[in-house]
Amino acid sequence: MPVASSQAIWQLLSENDEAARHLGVGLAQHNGIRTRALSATKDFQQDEVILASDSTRVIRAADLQGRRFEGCPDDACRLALHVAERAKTGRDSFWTKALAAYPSFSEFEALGMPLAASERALAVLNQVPDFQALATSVRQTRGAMLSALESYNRHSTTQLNFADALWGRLVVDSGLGDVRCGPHVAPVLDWVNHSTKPNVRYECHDGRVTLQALRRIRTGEELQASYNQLGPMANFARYGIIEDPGEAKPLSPSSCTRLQIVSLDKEPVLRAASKFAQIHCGDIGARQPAASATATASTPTGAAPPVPKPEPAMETVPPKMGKLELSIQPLTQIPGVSNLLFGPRPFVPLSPSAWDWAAPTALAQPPAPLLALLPLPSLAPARQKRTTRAVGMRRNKRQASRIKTAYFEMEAADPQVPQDGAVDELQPKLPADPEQGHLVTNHTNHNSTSAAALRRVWNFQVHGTSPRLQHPCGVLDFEISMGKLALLGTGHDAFERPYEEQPGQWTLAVSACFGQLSSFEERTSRLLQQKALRPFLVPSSRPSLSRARRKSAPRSLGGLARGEVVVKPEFLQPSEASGKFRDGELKKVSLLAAWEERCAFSVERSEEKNEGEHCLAQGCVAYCGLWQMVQAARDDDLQLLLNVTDRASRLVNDLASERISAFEFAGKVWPHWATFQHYLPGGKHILHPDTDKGEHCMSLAVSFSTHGVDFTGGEIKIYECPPSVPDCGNRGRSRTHVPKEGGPFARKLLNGTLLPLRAGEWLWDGEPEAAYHVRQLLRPASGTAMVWLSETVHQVEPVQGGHRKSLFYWFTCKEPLQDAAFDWTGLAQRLRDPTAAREKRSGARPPREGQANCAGLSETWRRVRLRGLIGCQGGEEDGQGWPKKSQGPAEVGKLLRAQWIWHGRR
Ligand SMILES: C[S@@+](CC[C@H](N)C(=O)[O-])C[C@H]1O[C@@H](n2cnc3c(N)ncnc32)[C@H](O)[C@@H]1O
Ligand SMILES: O=C(O)CCC(=O)C(=O)O
Ligand SMILES: [Fe+2]
Repeated sequence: MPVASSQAIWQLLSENDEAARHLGVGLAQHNGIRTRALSATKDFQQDEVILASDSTRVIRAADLQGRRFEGCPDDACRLALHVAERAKTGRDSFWTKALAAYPSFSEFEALGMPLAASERALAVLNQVPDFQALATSVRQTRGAMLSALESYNRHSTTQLNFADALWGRLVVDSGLGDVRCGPHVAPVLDWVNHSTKPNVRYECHDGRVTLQALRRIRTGEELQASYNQLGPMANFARYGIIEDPGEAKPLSPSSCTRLQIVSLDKEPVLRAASKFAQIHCGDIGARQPAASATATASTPTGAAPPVPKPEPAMETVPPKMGKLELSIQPLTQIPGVSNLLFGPRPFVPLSPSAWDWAAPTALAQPPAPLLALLPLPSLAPARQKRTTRAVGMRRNKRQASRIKTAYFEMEAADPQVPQDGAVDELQPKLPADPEQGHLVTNHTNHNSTSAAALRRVWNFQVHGTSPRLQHPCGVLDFEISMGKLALLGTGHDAFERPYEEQPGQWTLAVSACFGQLSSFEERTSRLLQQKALRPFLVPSSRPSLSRARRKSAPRSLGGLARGEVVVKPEFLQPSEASGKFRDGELKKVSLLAAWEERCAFSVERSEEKNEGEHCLAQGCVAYCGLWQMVQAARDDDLQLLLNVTDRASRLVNDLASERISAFEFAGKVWPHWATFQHYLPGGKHILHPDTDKGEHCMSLAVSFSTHGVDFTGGEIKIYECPPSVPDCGNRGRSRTHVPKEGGPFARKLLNGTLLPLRAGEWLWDGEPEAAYHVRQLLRPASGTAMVWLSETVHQVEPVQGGHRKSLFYWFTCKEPLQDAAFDWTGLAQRLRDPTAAREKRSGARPPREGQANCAGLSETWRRVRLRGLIGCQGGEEDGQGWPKKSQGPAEVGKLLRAQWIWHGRR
């Protein structure tokens, strides 16, 4: 616990605050959890004010404004990002010290805070009925923080990573701002522990918070407040607190049994959940878990207790194929379905009587064209063999670590109708060799007498399937993604929940429990025949797997496929590669390479991009984002950036095709973001795809330096997916790492080989780098462009010597995500504006913009003319013709600083 840093803050406080002198800080035990606590260092009378908030020492959500917070759905998220931002950039001694006094991320983790739990722990909790909601809510919060962070990083010069943002959220959620009154963060007031028998209470008047004694408190007593009345489960979920059950409903027996097993787990949140069960399970929970009971009983005096065999934490089990059971029945009603949902998010509930799939109104105006839809065979009698396409399985982000189904193929075979009696035969059999991860069935021999509407039997191939949800039916649920069409429904809450996903992510789902396949098929076919949907149905051009096999080579679709790279050697004209841009932009970027001082906001210090202590300390890769490039650019730099962007857009659009499988491809991609990256020795980029942000579909790198001439090392490795993750690199997949301590760890490959893992090693989709095969090694050369699908897993090898420079573009599949920075209207204006050009040449400063002039400026134009922006706000000069830093919002100050340097060094 950060008691030492708490004491520092304490000192700071008590220098200014009389009341703080009467409080002490130390450690207390609550139900086995050791945590920091506040105590009284004098006696307090009932109702006496113990501490009052000082407005300068409170961060209120209401005060947080700015585009960078716009991705946040709520105040807690805004506060979290702001707290993380302050912790990273703060020079202010009070807040720097105060934030350092909150627990660090690993301390939160050690306290068993669910929000800090590992993915593995969440997966375990997700299997415990009473803790499923907790696991879902943690994933939801993290998901929300992740997307808010993405937006934050686009609009802020301070760049935060996910750990920063999550830490901020932990500070906010474990604090009590919203419990006291409106959402805020307040050091010290945030540090009172919880008790169902409190001795203090918070009072909140006019935004000022006081801590008051509920009764007489004696010197040395711990101060304890009652956080809220939400009950033990809610308090555990939010604070990791184990509260006495009181009136609370006991946990279900199945939760209790499952939680006993994890009592020895090294994951604090699992231990805490197990402890929670001990208190909340009555008889079942009161029994000591078998393992620990043995450990205690059999320990001879003086001998070391037997060390429980640690779970092979990182060993993942191949999908539970043994449980796969897919029931296909002839036309019947869908039993047990009480609520069928269909449509874009938010789903439009239809009553069972509306099952004729009348297109709900919500679908009349879909947000984007429907894409790559599965052309199911029609219900008309089909004599000839027809093949449907392979269907890409969309992964649900929150379910990322669980859904493994990748593709399956449906093939219409002989027009036979399965009979009731044939149901068993229709159950796909597991492959003899699970290594292949295939499930193959072939049923063509059913006599058809009735149910004439169904005229085909499908062959299925399921690659690497695992249950999507633990369903009450106990059988496999699986889902078929059909572009943007969704047929969902069980009426079962647990099943529906995962579909509250990304906008536009519609999923068609079926399970033996609710949507028997034939019925599902019929409904789908009928649906697809609706005229209203026709305009949105784009026949898939994915190659059928079986056709591909028959013809021994897949039909060429044009465009890039995952793992392929197109290299264009003379993408830049010689003058661009070595001329102005080099003198202009490159020189500036080189100047930025004097890291700390000059481009402090753009230097990456993560392990992701830096090798070794030295690089981690100073940052060996500078990322100069699009805005920075634009702001610092001279007219000719801008012209060049504009030309290159335009050329890059045309090239990637020529190469884009439906073979993009990470996101839906609507026939066009748009530039979403670009950075100029400068790698010094030790700079690298770990194995990754580029599908993590902004629905990236295509990636393009333009080199401004040559391997073997300007730098050594720094090759780009292009990978193939490992057999266990055939759609690696698709969105929704997760990156984790092997624990830094413990082990040894190993990953069992599908063929049974044990692959040793390094402590701390990154895993993508649960697989270490060694499970990925290198398909190509690219050596960048100046002027060359390289294009690949963003879902292609790649890596930049550590640079050994020299300077590696590349301009990198990410293209998105979604037009609304095109970054405003690529609206070049303002730039084009500036480039055409001879007055500005003259002023530049004569060294005169651009004129200050008046309010009226500013109103008409495009966002890009505003940013380019930063002085104009500040001028618009009527700022004062600092004596050298530049606006005073204190005037603009903080980020403007930072931009200004960056611009100062860039201009100043010319
Ligand atoms: C508002 S903070 C209290 C100050 C906290 N002890 C600290 O060091 O920052 C809430 C956090 O304190 C811990 N905590 C508070 N009351 C607790 C209790 N009764 N039992 C266990 N942990 C408690 C939990 O980790 C919780 O998330
Ligand atoms: O610098 C490069 O060539 C590749 C960079 C990259 O892959 C990335 O930033 O995503
Ligand atoms: Fe990349």
